[in-house]
Amino acid sequence: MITFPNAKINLGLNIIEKRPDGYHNLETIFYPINLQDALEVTRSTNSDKEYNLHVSGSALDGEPEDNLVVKAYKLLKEDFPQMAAIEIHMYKHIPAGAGLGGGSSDAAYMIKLLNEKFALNINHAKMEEYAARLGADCAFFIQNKPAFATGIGNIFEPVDLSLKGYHIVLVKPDIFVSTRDAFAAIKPQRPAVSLKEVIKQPVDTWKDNMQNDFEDSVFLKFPEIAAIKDELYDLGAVYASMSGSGSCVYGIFKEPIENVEDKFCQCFCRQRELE
Ligand SMILES: C[C@@](CO)(OP(=O)(O)O)[C@H](O)COP(=O)(O)OP(=O)(O)OC[C@H]1O[C@@H](n2ccc(N)nc2=O)[C@H](O)[C@@H]1O
Ligand SMILES: Nc1ncnc2c1ncn2[C@@H]1O[C@H](COP(=O)(O)OP(=O)(O)O)[C@@H](O)[C@H]1O
Repeated sequence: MITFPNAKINLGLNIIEKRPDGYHNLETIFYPINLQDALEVTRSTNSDKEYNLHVSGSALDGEPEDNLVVKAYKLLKEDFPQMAAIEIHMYKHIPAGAGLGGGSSDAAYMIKLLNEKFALNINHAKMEEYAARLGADCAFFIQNKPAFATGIGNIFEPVDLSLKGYHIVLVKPDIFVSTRDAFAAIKPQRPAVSLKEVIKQPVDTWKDNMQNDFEDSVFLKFPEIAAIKDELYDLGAVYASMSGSGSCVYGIFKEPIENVEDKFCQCFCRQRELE
């Protein structure tokens, strides 16, 4: 059985307050985009091991045990020991550490895939509970629909928003931004206008009303990331922003951009029509 975990972007990201546990409450809109990994699970013919992980595509750091798909399998195995030994084949296309939620999506799709393959009969709410135990934003990918997220990015409310027909350009330079450091550099503040209101307005008004609070400090440290955002606006983006804590920057366009991958040839760059 094969499935295709997709990425997300953040439309606006407001860091609201620091919590006593050190984490931050935030507000953002998560929007799914059609940039995908591939994830296949087959039954193992040799069941000496509970699982084997085979990763191809872009390289991932860490041991198989660190991979979120393995963590998802182990989590479900605690409650569903009847699951047989498996081979996991993963093709990584979504860049890691980009703010595109690739690892979180793999984890959520693994839960959905195992549920179906082994007929575990887990409902959506329960799958969201499992996903949330693997990472704050993982549960978003169970429903995978545009959502207003609050809390630490783990409480979701569906929003009526479609960017169908727009084109998105994603550019990720080879720069690592530490999420922890990015949070530490921010002075939390509640925005004057809620993102829920901003996204009801036309996309070409977003530029003046919606921002990612990580940008100021990340752009100061890495001017190359700021330059990518400027370039996307120069190419005619109606809205451009860094996603999550970076380092991927996206631009939303009314028309496709010709040869855009050549323009950003030093970076991971992909263009998609939004659905
Ligand atoms: C800010 C978002 C928004 O989408 O960024 P991206 O991951 O998409 O870039 C996410 O919520 C990020 O979640 P995630 O990437 O899972 O962060 P974690 O690994 O859980 O946390 C890394 C570190 O960031 C800080 N942290 C994280 C989330 C949060 N709401 N408040 C925090 O202060 C903590 O110091 C934590 O130790
Ligand atoms: N299947 C996976 N895909 C990508 N990253 C993974 C995966 N499993 C674990 N990770 C770890 O999660 C982190 C990146 O998470 P990811 O969700 O891709 O990025 P981001 O938090 O920037 O959106 C990396 O530290 C990576 O080592």
